Amino acid sequence: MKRVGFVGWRGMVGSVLMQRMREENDFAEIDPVFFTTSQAGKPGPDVGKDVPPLKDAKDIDELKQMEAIVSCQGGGYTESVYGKLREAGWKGYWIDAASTLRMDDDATIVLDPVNRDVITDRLANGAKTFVGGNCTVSLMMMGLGGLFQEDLIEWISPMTYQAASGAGAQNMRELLQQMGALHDVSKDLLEDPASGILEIDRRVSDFMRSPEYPQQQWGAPLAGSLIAWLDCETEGGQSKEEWKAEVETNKILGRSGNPIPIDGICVRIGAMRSHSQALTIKLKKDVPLADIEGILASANDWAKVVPNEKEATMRELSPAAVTGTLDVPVGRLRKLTMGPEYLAAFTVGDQLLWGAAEPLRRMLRILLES
Ligand SMILES: NC(=O)C1=CN([C@@H]2O[C@H](COP(=O)(O)OP(=O)(O)OC[C@H]3O[C@@H](n4cnc5c(N)ncnc54)[C@H](OP(=O)(O)O)[C@@H]3O)[C@@H](O)[C@H]2O)C=CC1
Ligand SMILES: N[C@@H](CC(=O)OP(=O)(O)O)C(=O)O
Repeated sequence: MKRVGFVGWRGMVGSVLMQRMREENDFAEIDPVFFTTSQAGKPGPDVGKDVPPLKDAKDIDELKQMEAIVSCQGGGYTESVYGKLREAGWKGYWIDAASTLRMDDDATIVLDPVNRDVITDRLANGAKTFVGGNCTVSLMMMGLGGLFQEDLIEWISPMTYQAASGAGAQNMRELLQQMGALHDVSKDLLEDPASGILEIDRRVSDFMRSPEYPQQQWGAPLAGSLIAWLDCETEGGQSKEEWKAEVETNKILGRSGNPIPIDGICVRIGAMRSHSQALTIKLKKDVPLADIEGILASANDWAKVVPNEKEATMRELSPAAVTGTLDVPVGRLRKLTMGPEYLAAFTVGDQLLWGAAEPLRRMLRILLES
């Protein structure tokens, strides 16, 4: 397989994918063709080799020439193009970051350090559609990979602390604008050592509730506050982000019956691009903590156990420490007072790397090597 089309490569997820592919020299293995919905005819990106001018991402005949297509363009694009392409008889591999096709029977959710066996099996059965998982789900599974592998989990309740990047580039910008505006409004008081903290707090709080606070993208204050709802509502009162945890995890694991229950509350916080989650895990049996640490650390090359100590936690278990790396630290590991089967854990991961681009890059690699 040589001819690989890329759609959405200049967006946020797509740019991270391009960066990782350049770092890993992936372009040496393929003849890449770059598509766009808005810049057809312009020169393609610099990937270390000649590439043709950008092609129209809505042109089914051009797309049909590809042996594989990687899309980071978003769900709207997938909805408008994927069906037409298949109806036109295209039999190539479709690799997608958007959630649109994830739960389709024909689609496999890819996270190969966790479900390489499922991917191999699906490929052997002729599967052609591979979709990256929801970022929170993928990051939780990378961190807890060992416990899934050993089938030690009875249920999980994740409470998430999700970064701005999950909502897109404009939202990241607005988070910073909110931060700047909060500083601007309190600057004179902050510079005066004699000013009272309650006065500063009152001014900031009044400002956050005022129409001057920038919140066009978020619809609510995020900097200095949080938003306890992500994505749309579902009938049962779950947010759609919360709904994804159980259905996607079990699909990734290839479990058709007897799903592992996974449910919690998803919250947006003012981090830039790394998601965190606090996990309450009910184990199937009482496993000693040292064994759990060993199982987690040895499951894959990226899960890193952080000792449950204050200094190590502050240094290693935060979005500030993790962003831009492929590491998925897991810490705050301890048995909860509810009993020896109840485990607490806290994990952090870059939402644009393992949460979005990296599983797609690795799926392409698997195809190239198979
Ligand atoms: N953001 C995330 O964390 C995650 C996103 N996803 C999926 O990936 C999809 C894409 O997300 P994301 O990367 O955030 O989307 P972006 O909004 O950053 O990019 C999407 C497209 O917008 C077009 N675009 C228009 N103006 C610009 C500009 N100034 N700079 C760059 N691109 C521009 C580009 O298409 P064109 O060249 O055709 O104009 C680009 O491919 C999501 O819809 C979602 O389905 C999945 C997991 C996580
Ligand atoms: N919903 C995620 C980002 C995302 O794109 O998720 P999904 O790929 O499941 O639509 C967030 O806001 O953090």
